[in-house]
Amino acid sequence: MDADEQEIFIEGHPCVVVDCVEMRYRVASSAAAEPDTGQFRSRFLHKAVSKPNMVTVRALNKLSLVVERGESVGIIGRNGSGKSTLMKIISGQSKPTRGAVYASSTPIMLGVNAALVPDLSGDQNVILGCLAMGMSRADVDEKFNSIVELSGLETSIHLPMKSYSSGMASRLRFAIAASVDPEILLVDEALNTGDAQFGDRSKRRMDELREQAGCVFLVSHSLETIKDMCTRAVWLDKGDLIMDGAPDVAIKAYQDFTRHLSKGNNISATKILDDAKANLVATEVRGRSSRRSRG
Ligand SMILES: Nc1ncnc2c1ncn2[C@@H]1O[C@H](COP(=O)(O)OP(=O)(O)OP(=O)(O)O)[C@@H](O)[C@H]1O
Repeated sequence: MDADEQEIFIEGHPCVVVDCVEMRYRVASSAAAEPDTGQFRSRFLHKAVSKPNMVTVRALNKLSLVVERGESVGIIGRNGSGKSTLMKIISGQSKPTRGAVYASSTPIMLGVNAALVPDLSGDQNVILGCLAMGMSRADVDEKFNSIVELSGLETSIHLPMKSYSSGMASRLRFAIAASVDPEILLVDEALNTGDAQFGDRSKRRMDELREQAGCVFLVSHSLETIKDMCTRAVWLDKGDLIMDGAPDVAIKAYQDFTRHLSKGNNISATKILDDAKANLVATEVRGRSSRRSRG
């Protein structure tokens, strides 16, 4: 540690600790692997067509966060900045390439957690999904009617799930996931594909869950929603943590950044990004304790 670094030990009751998480995806690219030059043109062309050029997408770069009980964390950033990737890692749906996530209980992602079976009917999937989330059979029986009601599927609940539209399927998943009262709640608004009527109903249930939860992560492109609902905002860009702090401060910086970008002022936009990064108090998790050090 440098002499001018400042260490802040985090006291309290963390719900979620994200420890130096990195996520890389290996994907096939249709771009040629090497430049197409002179006499080797046909050989390279053959190579590009016959063998996929594998590239690495850096979705998250060494990200650490400590989220305390009572916090509601909004995740903001441009498309492709790593927001959904972070949520999937926290919920346990994706395994990070490096690093780890520690949570005081199983985080529940609204809408996608339940692993359902397309050949089974909606009501059979309600039972399956609830049992998979750790409910007892008695709990399932007690909550069954309210889940079916929240899904709004009415008689379609008896049809096989493979016959559902994607909106109907996501309503069922939401209703199942929302039937538990999670301590750690994850909401990715990009997954909210229900119609207006379901939107109202799901928002009401989401509000209830948020009030009861120990901590909440919310991904939204609506900055107003983040301002209204969150006590803390995390700004991601190209997989990097840019800012972590009060929602109004982070949102203002992010809005300034996107305003400059949309006007084509890339240099001033980059300066805003660099300034924000320079002021970041990075979290570092060491051994059994977590601390923030100013680098
Ligand atoms: N399954 C995957 N395979 C390969 N690359 C992926 C995969 N999922 C995400 N990515 C890449 O990881 C990066 C981050 O994606 P992510 O979905 O986390 O962004 P996001 O901030 O949630 O974006 P948006 O606001 O558009 O929903 C992007 O470059 C994306 O292309």
